[in-house]
Amino acid sequence: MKINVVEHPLIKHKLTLMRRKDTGPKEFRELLKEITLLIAYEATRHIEIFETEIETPLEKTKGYFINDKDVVIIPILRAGLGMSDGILQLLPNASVGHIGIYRDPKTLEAVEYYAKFPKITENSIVFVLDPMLATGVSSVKALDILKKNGAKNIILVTLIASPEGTEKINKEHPDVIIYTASLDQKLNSKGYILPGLGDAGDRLFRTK
Ligand SMILES: O=P(O)(O)OC[C@H]1O[C@H](OP(=O)(O)OP(=O)(O)O)[C@H](O)[C@@H]1O
Ligand SMILES: O=c1cc[nH]c(=O)[nH]1
Ligand SMILES: [Mg+2]
Repeated sequence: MKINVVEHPLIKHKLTLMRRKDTGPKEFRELLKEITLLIAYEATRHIEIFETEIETPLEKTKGYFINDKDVVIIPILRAGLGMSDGILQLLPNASVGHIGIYRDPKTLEAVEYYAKFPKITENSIVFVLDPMLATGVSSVKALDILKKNGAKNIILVTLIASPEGTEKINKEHPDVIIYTASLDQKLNSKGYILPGLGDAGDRLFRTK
């Protein structure tokens, strides 16, 4: 199974707070943003840097800047929206597109209802954001759509992944690199991740 689990005491601590059923929407949103920033620290090691010359108060020296102009951030609505501010804090010049997908609760099929992207080229590095990788149908659909629109270098950033969802991505999109804060145990009969944190979208937006 190919997946990068970002191991860090801060991430473990914050994810534990998020999993607790008594954590309210304000704290949940703040924690999701903070953990995304911490995962993104690792996931952004794939972006390009270029050399430049600068002057310190003492002398000229070589420096490095990131090329975040070729970065495209794609949150999967709704829950992925809670991750975009965290990554944009690190990559302020990235462009942002949106894909709206929900998982039909009865059939567990992914239903697309919105897609709007900035220009995506073969040089773009595309970060797809969704806190939950459960059965994997939603992420696979988003990756299919992005590849049809020209994406070649894709990194999927999740908060919690299941073994089943990870296998599905590895099989259907083996070129996609996955970063997560946790690889959880399994799915329940309704396709929810165990132990997980429940329905991320509902907890973010207080819709249940
Ligand atoms: O891996 P999967 O089995 O596809 O499940 C994961 C998807 O389910 C959730 O979205 P949901 O359908 O609840 O939509 P929402 O974000 O609007 O709440 C979650 O945010 C993922 O997009
Ligand atoms: O555990 C899960 C599975 C799908 N979507 C969620 O928000 N949580
Ligand atoms: Mg939801």
